[in-house]
Amino acid sequence: MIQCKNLTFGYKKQPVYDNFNWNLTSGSICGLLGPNGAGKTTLFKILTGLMFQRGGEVSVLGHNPNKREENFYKKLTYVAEELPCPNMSPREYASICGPLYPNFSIERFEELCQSFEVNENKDFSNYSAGDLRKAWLSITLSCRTELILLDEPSKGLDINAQTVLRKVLAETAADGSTIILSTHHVREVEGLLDYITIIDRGGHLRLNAGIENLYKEYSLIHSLTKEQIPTESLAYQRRATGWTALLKEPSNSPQDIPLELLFTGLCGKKKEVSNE
Ligand SMILES: Nc1ncnc2c1ncn2[C@@H]1O[C@H](COP(=O)(O)OP(=O)(O)OP(=O)(O)O)[C@@H](O)[C@H]1O
Repeated sequence: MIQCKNLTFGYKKQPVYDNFNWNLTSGSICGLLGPNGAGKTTLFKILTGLMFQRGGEVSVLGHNPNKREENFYKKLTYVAEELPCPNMSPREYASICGPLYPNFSIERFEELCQSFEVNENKDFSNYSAGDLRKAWLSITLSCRTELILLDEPSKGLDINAQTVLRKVLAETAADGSTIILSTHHVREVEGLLDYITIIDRGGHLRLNAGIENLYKEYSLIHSLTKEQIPTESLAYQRRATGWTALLKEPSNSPQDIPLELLFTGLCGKKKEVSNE
């Protein structure tokens, strides 16, 4: 679905990717996780053909994004972190641009606006930041493209809207789209993802795996006292029953590895996961 081979990219004085290799072959909701400045937005811009890499090859749905082919853009939609405000309402925008996508459904658009409780007839410029994101998410998800890229989709959403977002993303994936969403708020996507890519600062790929396979490389030990936490553990967290530690060792049987422990273990500056 997506291949980056020796991808190299940098802004003027800021290298971001240096021979970055990434393959995404499966997954219906993939989390692109990484700390601030790791390069998630930059990667989305390269994958969508908005920016060109300096070196290496990128393939998305069998297309070279640099070619910006019409057929490519029928298969892909993208909600950027920074959202535009065209001079019209989301309904007008959806009526004009939606039909460019073969699977667009105006009924689904209306349903999504209802789920998010957003009025689709207001001018874009009159929305609050959260409602603006809900409007763009409703437009984008109703296009039902093969691939949907969402940069920080929960940014500015209140708790209720975050719950709705999780529900509609699961529905969209069940309907056949592959979704890649970026975030550094790992707790918000726990339980939603079936694939996870973690990129650290400097564009280093720390993990690229299906959630169901994590236990083959990582394991947890529970109910420890603080003194019992093994020194080789990657991260640890206080739980009601004592401390839980994450180890880079295969588990004997399937285990649910909490994303926050994994994220801290692979990218954190400290090993302890805060419960705040
Ligand atoms: N237009 C730009 N000009 C120069 N440097 C930039 C520009 N955009 C991003 N950068 C730098 O490139 C690096 C990667 O930025 P990017 O926005 O891709 O990271 P990110 O993982 O999306 O971060 P965040 O989680 O904060 O959104 C950062 O060091 C950032 O400062």
